[in-house]
Amino acid sequence: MSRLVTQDLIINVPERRDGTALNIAIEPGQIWGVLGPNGAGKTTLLHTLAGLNAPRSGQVLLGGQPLETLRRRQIAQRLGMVFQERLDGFPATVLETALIGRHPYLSLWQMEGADDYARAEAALEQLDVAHLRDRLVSTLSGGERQRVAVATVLTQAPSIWLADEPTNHLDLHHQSAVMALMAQQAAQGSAVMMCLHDLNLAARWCDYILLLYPSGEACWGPRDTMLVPSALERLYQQRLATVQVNGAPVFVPIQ
Ligand SMILES: Nc1ncnc2c1ncn2[C@@H]1O[C@H](COP(=O)(O)OP(=O)(O)OP(=O)(O)O)[C@@H](O)[C@H]1O
Repeated sequence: MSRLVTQDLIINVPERRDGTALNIAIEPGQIWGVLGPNGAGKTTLLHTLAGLNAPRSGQVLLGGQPLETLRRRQIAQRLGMVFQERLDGFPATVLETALIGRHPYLSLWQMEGADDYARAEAALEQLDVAHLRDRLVSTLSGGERQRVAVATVLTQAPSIWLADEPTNHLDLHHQSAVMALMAQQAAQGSAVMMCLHDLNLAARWCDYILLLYPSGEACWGPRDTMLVPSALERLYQQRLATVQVNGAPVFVPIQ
């Protein structure tokens, strides 16, 4: 199992001053939530952790090795990313899309084998999209497409999950199912970091929270020390009421 560590990391948000250098360690078994208003740099952070964006300064270590010293394929065998936006490059079915999750493990012209198909089909089943396996992804609804994206990363079986708003487009039942899947992955030893707009999902499912401010300022720590109403009101510039439901805080925006 891998850990993901940042050392004095400054993400490169254009035209923003450096802000807080990030020194965090995302350990196997942990679930991290990244919270912040629109434009705070959450996606930029996840892309930097995945090696898709270069940091402005500092570095990211995957399993103790700087990301820039690893080949893309080595990274993809350990780290999977659920993107916020996806562009359909060429027409592909749901099953073909899930099988892309196996590509980091196949050589250039190697065809997927029975084990690869079994993993993809099990992932589609778990995300409740197996009945759509032969449909073109371009014909799916937003929520169905989101579940296929999560199923593709599940097929990839990474030990580090980076998920950019993984509950985007999902109805309440499937939001819970995807968060339960993240918890299951963490319980099996993966490390999970996800950007969330829903404070209540963060309060219910995340162990650690990173608050990212539009200024580049950031703070992080165990959930209960971070999800403090005054800090969240400053983060979102929004008044909040807090109630307790089933032992977890529920935050409601108020006028
Ligand atoms: N290529 C680019 N050129 C200029 N500005 C960019 C570019 N990419 C991102 N930005 C800016 O960087 C800032 C951070 O963007 P980012 O997508 O990381 O924010 P976010 O916190 O994920 O926002 P959201 O909650 O809206 O998804 C935004 O102000 C965005 O406009």
